[in-house]
Amino acid sequence: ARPKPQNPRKSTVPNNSKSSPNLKSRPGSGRSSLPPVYRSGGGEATTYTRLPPKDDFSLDPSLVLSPGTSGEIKLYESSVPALESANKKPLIDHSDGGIKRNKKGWSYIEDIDEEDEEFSDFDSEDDEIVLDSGFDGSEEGKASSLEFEAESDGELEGYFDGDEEVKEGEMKEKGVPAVMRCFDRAKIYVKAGNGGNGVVAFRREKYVPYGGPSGGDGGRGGDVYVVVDGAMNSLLPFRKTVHFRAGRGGHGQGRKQAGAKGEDVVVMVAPGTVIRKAMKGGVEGELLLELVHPGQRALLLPGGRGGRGNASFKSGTNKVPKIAENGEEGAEMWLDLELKLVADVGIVGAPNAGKSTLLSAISAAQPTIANYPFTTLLPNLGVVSLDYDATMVVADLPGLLEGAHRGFGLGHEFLRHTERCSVLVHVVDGSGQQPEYEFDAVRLELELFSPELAEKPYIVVYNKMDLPEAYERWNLFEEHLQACGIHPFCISAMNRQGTHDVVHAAYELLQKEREARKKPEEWMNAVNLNHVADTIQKQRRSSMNDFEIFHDSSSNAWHVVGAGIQRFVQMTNWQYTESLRRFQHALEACGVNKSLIKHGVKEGDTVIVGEMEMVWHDENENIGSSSTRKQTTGSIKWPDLG
Ligand SMILES: Nc1nc2c(ncn2[C@@H]2O[C@H](COP(=O)(O)OP(=O)(O)OP(=O)(O)O)[C@@H](O)[C@H]2O)c(=O)[nH]1
Ligand SMILES: [Mg+2]
Repeated sequence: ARPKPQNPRKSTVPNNSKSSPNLKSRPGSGRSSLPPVYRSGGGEATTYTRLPPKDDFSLDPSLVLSPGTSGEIKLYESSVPALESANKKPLIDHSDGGIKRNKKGWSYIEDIDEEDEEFSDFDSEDDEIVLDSGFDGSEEGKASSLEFEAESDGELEGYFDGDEEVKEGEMKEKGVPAVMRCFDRAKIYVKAGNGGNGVVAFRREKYVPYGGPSGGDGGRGGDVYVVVDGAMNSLLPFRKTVHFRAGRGGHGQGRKQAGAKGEDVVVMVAPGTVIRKAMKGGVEGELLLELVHPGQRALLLPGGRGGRGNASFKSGTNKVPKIAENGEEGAEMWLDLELKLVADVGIVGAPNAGKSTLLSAISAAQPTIANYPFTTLLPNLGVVSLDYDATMVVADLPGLLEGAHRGFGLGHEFLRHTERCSVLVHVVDGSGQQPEYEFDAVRLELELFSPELAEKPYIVVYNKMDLPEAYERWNLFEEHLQACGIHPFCISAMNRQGTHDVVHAAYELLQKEREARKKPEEWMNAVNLNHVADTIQKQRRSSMNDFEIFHDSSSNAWHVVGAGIQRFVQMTNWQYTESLRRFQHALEACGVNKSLIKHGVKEGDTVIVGEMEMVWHDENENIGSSSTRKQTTGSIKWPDLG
């Protein structure tokens, strides 16, 4: 039972009696140090190696399995050009839609290339700080205060670059300023800490000749939390910081000392943030969390369990176990964050209608007011108090143009924010050429964007009554609306005339809505915020007997897929020969071998479990084996240590 030099793709040792897959290597493919070749005491052919992450090898199975190429995928080689180009991205000043981009940071936008990101996860760690309380003493303490890596070329997905196909005849949409694109959307990567490894150690003490096994367990990896920070009102901070990694658990040590728990990482989000799994292939990811109330705290990803040290493997039959486990890998995920305002009342209307002026008249908010369209890019919030305990949050939203539902003007950007408002205040510019036409056009936009929005109760406010042209057209406008059963208000937001009535009318509508909605809100509070982590934990505890077998006839590869068994592979530390025996036993016991035979596996076929690739060897009839082969049907489950 000792390491041998690597001997790729050859199982030189004649197989013993067991019908079992034997392991072959795929040199150069490992992202961590490759376990060398081992030979078990029983003489089973044994060359181990780890595969690159599934995504990588599934890209090109021919590379992996065709004999001519010797199945090499050198991750570091393939990723070099990608990384280089990523690093060489020019960080120059140039403007985009009026917003200056600068070197320092957050207004620099590039499309994220997820592939690059993932490569850089393990290939270029230079510019990142990862919490790691692992073995490496030099790292300890250093990183403790720096939780997140500073993303030097903070990239973000250009969600609304306006480069969608524009049909002929249609006006090409102008790019939306970067600030708008990113204040309410973000794409981030979260990873829980890996568990620390268990170790093999034996007690050594004077006068204790046979000190027992004393290798301690690894510590748990750090968790990833999401916390609602009431002081945040945008997702802009995520332009700088995209990766959030919790610390890895400390490795176990001698004298049964367990490793320390990895440091947690906390992702702060603004109230009203909706978290989804990242979009894939244009399809919106699964909704994970809606975080509304400041102070809400959700455990998103639980850290990996620490691997057991050899002290934990001691049993009646094996008093000197030379085996320890790797720590379990922490879960990882790409997430799409979206901020939806939690305003009660949204002020909508065409650009330059006086929405911001109205907000500043009725609340203490001081939004920018200017005589040109699209002054407001980000919604402004103001608290309007009518009375001691009667308040409402009012949002002044960016202007709405005809065609907004197709992305004209600030388009969808704006409309999304209205989704959470209970009541809308529709401001019409009385000084415009045809106020009633403007009113109809904006209403139509709302309806086209979402019928749900159009159904929200609203009041209509005719603004700029202090101007003669507006004053003149008021009667016509009022008649036009009354014909549709709407009773508009007329105000001069600038002079604060008539705004009082508007506030009261809006509040009344809001009260009605609040009453009607009471129940759903209670329901929201009852939602288990930790359900994502719970699901992950549940998967982790899934039985090893739950697996499926897929056959890829082109490469003659058998994929054994199952959370339990894959986790087993991941946590197996192939450094120790006993690990191999344990693994073979596990395959036998949980029925993988049997089921492979049933499906017709043949000599020389490839069997893939998790990151492990093996070669199947048929039972050698000459060696009497039937007696030694157990027909186990029992289930192997992970002990519930987590
Ligand atoms: N005379 C007069 N001017 C007004 C009134 N309300 C707003 N304005 C002017 O109209 C212009 C636009 O006002 P804003 O409040 O910035 O309009 P807005 O609807 O927020 O515009 P965007 O944010 O660009 O969509 C400014 O020059 C205001 O001074 C009013 O009641 N009377
Ligand atoms: Mg404005």
